[in-house]
Amino acid sequence: MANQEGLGFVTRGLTKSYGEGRSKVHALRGIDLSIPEGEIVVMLGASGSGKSTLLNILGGLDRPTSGTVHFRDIELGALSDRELTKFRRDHVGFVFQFYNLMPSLTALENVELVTEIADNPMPPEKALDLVGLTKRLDHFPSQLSGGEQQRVAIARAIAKQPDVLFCDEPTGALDSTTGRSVLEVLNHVNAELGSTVLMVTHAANIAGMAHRVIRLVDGQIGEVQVNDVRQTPAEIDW
Ligand SMILES: Nc1ncnc2c1ncn2[C@@H]1O[C@H](COP(=O)(O)OP(=O)(O)OP(=O)(O)O)[C@@H](O)[C@H]1O
Repeated sequence: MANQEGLGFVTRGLTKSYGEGRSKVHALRGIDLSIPEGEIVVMLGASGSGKSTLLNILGGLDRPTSGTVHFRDIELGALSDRELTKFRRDHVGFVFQFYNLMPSLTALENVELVTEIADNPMPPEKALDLVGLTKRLDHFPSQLSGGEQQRVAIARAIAKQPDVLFCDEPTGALDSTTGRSVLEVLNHVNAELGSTVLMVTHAANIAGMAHRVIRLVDGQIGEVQVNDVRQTPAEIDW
């Protein structure tokens, strides 16, 4: 069954277990969630509560043990591995805590790695412009600050114009000023491209900039909060 108009992800009864027998871990224990398109969604929760597991399943990097995930009219569980790879290529971008850039390539070349194989990419220069790095195109990662490297990683993720941008602790390795500039970029990408931004973080203060905040407790949804008034990254207390 396709999702209602305007809904990006819908999950029903999602569970994920790792291992067997006495060492079995129930990472997700029945997640029912609806995520509208175009929102910034922040996922909070204690260490081990299942945030990364949920993000990886929504992003098609991993499969649930039971339950369903729809993205629009696509049921991810019905896709073969090959189709799941295509789903990731066509619809999602990923940004991780440690930027995973190719050290031997410049900022521009790191972004080109993606634009060369994407169906409908923006020019790599535009992606780097959107993250404020027009003057750093020819720099190698070792010549860039942590925040700048993360912005290259974001440029790489958005260059293929994904419907959803998944970010796992995108500011985890950054000081507050640099972290804030990365959040500004994510805000900008959400506003300019309309991409849904799904962000996992330990930093509860970041929740202020989200449209929607999902709190995970021990593999279950503890609370979903919708923010009528959102903070700008500049207003967030660190
Ligand atoms: N590949 C795996 N094999 C076994 N257990 C795993 C695996 N991945 C995650 N887990 C377990 O599943 C639970 C949820 O992990 P997950 O990484 O999703 O939590 P998290 O909320 O993202 O934690 P953190 O904030 O520390 O990154 C944890 O108990 C973790 O130890």
